[in-house]
Amino acid sequence: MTILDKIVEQKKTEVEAGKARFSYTFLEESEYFTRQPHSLKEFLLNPERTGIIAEFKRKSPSKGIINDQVSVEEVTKAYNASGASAISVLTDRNFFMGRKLDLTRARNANTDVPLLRKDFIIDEYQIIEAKAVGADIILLIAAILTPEQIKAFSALAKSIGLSVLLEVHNLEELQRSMDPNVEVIGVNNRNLADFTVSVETSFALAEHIPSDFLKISESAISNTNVIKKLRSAGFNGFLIGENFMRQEDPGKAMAEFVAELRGN
Ligand SMILES: O=C(O)c1ccccc1NCC(=O)[C@H](O)[C@H](O)COP(=O)(O)O
Repeated sequence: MTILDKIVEQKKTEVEAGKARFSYTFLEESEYFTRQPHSLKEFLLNPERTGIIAEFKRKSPSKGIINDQVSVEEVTKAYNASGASAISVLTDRNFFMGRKLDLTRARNANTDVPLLRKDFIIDEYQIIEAKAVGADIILLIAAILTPEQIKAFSALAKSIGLSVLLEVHNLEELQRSMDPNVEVIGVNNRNLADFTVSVETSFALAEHIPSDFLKISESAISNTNVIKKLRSAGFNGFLIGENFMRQEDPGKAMAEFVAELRGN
């Protein structure tokens, strides 16, 4: 059983517990449910932003504790001030030490930037929940979903105004998952089954992603030269977690990274 299998098993239990505790009606009555979500595509194409999707991640299965000493409000505000095109907040508790409340706290601290609910979505309930806690974007991971689920989940997300980041790791996942309700495709450089990382995964898949999708490169991005090369290969966005979160002050780490990227 891979770590991804274990995460999915845990999610099934978590989703059933969530449904028993909070009904769809309860979620739809959340104060965040009526807000108009920000569009990931618009923010990625805004030249005043950096293309960076900066991630708030305390812990991961591959690295253990990364940083559990920082405040979600302070870090996400600093990411936003440095020009993040979106902010990713892990909401998985068991494997990443995240909480749905982290996303809501990030939302209250930042009204003017899209927030990605970074979790393992296997059920429509989690999409409604994402909007109810203040998210603008959901992640759909092709490795754990059928093409039918991707179609249904992306249609539901679109119907309630949420953007979808569809994540793939290889050509087979890409070819079976592309859907017209998806505007942005992320190539994860981390193999979620065995944790190996290689940015070459992004370069290899870039040419296979049709030009009507925006492209994001995800994971293991730790220097500005890689971003420049990824931009040349057609990538519009770059999801960065550990490189910032590993530092005592992740917001300052992003500010320094962006200054270098902009050539200051
Ligand atoms: O990060 C992990 O160990 C991991 C394990 C199993 C499933 C997902 C996992 N990570 C999710 C991500 O892909 C990253 O959090 C994200 O792309 C940022 O990556 P990084 O910049 O390398 O922290």
